[in-house]
Amino acid sequence: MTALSIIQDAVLHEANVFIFSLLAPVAVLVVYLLRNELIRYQSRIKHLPGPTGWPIVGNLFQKRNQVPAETYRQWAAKYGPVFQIQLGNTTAVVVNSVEAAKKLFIGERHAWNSRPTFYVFHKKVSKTVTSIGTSPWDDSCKRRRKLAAGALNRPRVESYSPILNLESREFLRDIYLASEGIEGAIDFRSPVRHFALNLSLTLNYGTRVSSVKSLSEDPLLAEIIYVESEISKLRDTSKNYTNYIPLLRYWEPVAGFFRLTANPKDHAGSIGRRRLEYNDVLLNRLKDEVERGVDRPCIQGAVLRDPESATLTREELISVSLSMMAGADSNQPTMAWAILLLAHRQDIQEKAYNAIKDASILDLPSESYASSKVEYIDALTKEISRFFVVLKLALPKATYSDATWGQATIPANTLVFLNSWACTRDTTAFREPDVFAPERWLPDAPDAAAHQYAFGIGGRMCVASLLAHKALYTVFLHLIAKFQILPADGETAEAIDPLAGLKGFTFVGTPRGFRARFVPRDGEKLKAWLDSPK
Ligand code: HEM
Repeated sequence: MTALSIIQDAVLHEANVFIFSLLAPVAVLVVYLLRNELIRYQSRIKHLPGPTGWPIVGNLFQKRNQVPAETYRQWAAKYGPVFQIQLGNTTAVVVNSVEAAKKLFIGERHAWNSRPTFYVFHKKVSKTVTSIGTSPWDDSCKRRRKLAAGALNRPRVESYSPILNLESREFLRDIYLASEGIEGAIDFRSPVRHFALNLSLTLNYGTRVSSVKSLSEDPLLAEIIYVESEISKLRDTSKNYTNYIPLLRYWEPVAGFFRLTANPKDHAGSIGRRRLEYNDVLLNRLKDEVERGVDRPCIQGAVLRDPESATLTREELISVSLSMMAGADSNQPTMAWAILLLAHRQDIQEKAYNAIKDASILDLPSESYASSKVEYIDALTKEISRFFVVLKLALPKATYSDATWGQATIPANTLVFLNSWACTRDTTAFREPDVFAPERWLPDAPDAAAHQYAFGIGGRMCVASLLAHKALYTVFLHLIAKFQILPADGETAEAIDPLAGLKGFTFVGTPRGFRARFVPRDGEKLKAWLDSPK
């Protein structure tokens, strides 16, 4: 063998190694993807229609220019009220009509009563403790839900009236102070956040935040706001693609190593831990107050005093706390939509104000507002929740056992979306559903007995729907009684379009608009009333 041929062999060998090291990962990837497509194909539910999606991602990125709930509503016209989609590797069933929702979630409640587990939320954020709304159905979930429901039943909600009145007045004070000396519109997000957070804190732990300022200055509160907003992002089922595309899970450590991601390492895990820590601080504070008999009436206090709570583990008690705090997430956008709606619809605002006047509410002290019943304000509150339905796909549900729809058998633990948005637009339940009409909810009106869908339906419906409705009623009553609300300069009616007015396509539907002008109806007298609300 000559020296030349030895060199040639060596070069050839190096070239082969080089080509192989390039081709091998590509071949592995191709095999992985082919196998993955087979798995995706096999996981489709037989005899259930649904759109075909793209390879790897399925229906995840179809129609990216609108919220998924609206896409599903449109697809229902083609595939029927109940159809399947594929979000990456996850097969999901979407329920889009009032008739189907009632049949499945009420008629066959047992089979449709669970919640799914997600990779991001359950394996990273909440490994040890999950809130009620993110817990699959089992004995523990049943106990926690029963306890929470007991603390939120009608008599208990009635007993929270003084809290609702106080927080509504404080909301007005925040608006008044923010508007002082300002001619035009103000940013109403901080007062809304203050209201929602105070409501959650007072109702849950009997503690509250004294001023908007302390939202940013008090370290514990700043922590709660930050952690809860991150939790909301990590829970978002329309994002967090790692939930659906397992391949992305291999990418995460690589991205972390090369610092290609904005979030610090183990961000999700650390947010989960921080959530438990702040809840622990609040719960321990309350336990101490309960033992000393100086606690204020609150949900966690009621839970702690309930003999059944002794049967709950520490994790279960924390789970109930987490569930209560999560409610603030839905209150805020509902209030924001309401303010914008009132600003742009002076006709409705005037009707609401006249109804308040006719019910002689203006002569009553603020303390009696929450217990009052002004039918038009009650109807307005229901219509705001229906029309803007902030959780358009409710909270993700799952089948508890095998379930059926027509010829199809839907296996246990299948992800299910209740398309509340589509149900609120279902003409079999609502006349002219795209029209904002509080009148539909007035006693004896044709839609008065319709189910509202803003709080979901069935065995996993919002446990706090009575409370949330009453809180919104009380704050709207105070707001309309004391302020005239006008739109921000240059803002068009698009701001109150439930789809076009959305800020992004996140799971919790928040409006893009956040400014309005608030004019006290009684001028300077409002200040005196706020200090002495008789
Ligand atoms: C405007 C305010 C609110 C809206 C629109 C809302 C809406 C919802 C919806 C749509 C669900 C899922 C229902 C389903 O799957 O069928 C839900 C569940 C839940 N909500 Fe609310 N909610 C609000 C306020 C609250 C508040 C203030 C609390 C706590 C004090 C709360 C506690 C819960 C809990 C614990 C669940 C889980 C129930 C379960 O999985 O069994 N919500 N809520």
